[in-house]
Amino acid sequence: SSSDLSDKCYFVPLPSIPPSTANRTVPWGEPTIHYANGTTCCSSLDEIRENLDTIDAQLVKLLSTRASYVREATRFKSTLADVNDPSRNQQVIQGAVDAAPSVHLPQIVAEIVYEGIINSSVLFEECIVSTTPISEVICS
Ligand SMILES: C=C(O[C@@H]1C=C(C(=O)O)C=C[C@H]1O)C(=O)O
Repeated sequence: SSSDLSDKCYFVPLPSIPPSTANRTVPWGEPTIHYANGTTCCSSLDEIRENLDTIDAQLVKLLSTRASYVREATRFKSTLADVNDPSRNQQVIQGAVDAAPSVHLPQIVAEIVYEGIINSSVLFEECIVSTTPISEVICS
């Protein structure tokens, strides 16, 4: 049912959309982004992608700052086995999932993005803690 799909996509009710026929007339529905100045977005896929590019540039900067602290964490780990902390990983992922509804972030996005952030961070730390010469190159 559509409520099952809503659960999967968002974990909260979504506005109703046209039936998933193969040929919806586009753009269907009304713009869903409302700016404070009373205007709305978006009226083209290009306009949407410009906004996504701006946000992605911000995310990359934030990920870089996060990675610098992840690198720092290795200074407090003496062996490769100390790097991965599954209970802390779960705490971080659950924290993101729990915070998601309050900022209207779909919980499935929070969960999967955070799994990716944690998995890549653990690999990055393992790369740093490994003492092979190549790690000098590929962890930087
Ligand atoms: C950064 C750490 O190392 C790993 C990476 C984590 C992260 O990216 O948040 C969390 C736990 C560890 O698996 C840490 O121990 O806090």
